Amino acid sequence: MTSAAEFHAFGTKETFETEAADWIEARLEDALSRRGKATLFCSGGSTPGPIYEALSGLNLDWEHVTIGLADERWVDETHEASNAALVRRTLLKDKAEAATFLPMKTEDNSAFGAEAALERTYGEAASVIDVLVLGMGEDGHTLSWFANAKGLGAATDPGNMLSVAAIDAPKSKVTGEITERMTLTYPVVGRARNILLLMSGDKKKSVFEAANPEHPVSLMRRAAGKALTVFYRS
Ligand SMILES: O=C(O)[C@H](O)[C@@H](O)[C@H](O)[C@H](O)COP(=O)(O)O
Repeated sequence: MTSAAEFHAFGTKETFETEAADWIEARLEDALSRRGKATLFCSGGSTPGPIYEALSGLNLDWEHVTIGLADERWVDETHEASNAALVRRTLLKDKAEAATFLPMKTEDNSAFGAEAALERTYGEAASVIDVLVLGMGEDGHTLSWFANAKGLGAATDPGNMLSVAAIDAPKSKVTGEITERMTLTYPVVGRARNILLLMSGDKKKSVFEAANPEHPVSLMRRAAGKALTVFYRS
């Protein structure tokens, strides 16, 4: 049974983005005041960019914030599909430039076999994430948990001891040319303190609500539990 997530609907792109940045800021400030440090893990896609831009100018104690990725297409940062490049372009500038950034892409040609090396940096940082920002595709994928993907079983295994898992998704309009990815695993999502799922468009809302229990977004909801908040705009 997936728990009922907190669901906020917004009428305009502007309020959606402003409220999302405020939501993230409040939880990072709470983590910083309680523990003197905070972790923010970001998704790629087209939705979060303006929200990252808004965060970058905030007066947070960024020196004590570690920024990671929820997932990454297995490409170098020079590639237009790179999530690391998106985060560097939109978030790691202005005041937020002082934050520590942990990219996912390693020198390995394939994500498969790179998990153990990446675990050396991601294992500690992703042990308990303060704020995890997720999106969802119209196919119902979130993180890089794509239905029928190679590696999805390990990525969504509640008993996976690793924080990261390699994925090779079935090629689709959503994946584009880059089907090989790295993603955070189910236990990492399960330990995250605050998860914000950003969803735009009615199609995504109906996919989210109708997803069967074994669909990737339902698996995420099960892992996230009460830590999940959904921000939706039509
Ligand atoms: O690497 C990725 O593609 C993202 O992390 C992915 O999970 C994204 O969140 C969804 O595809 C939604 O993307 P939009 O924001 O474009 O709807």
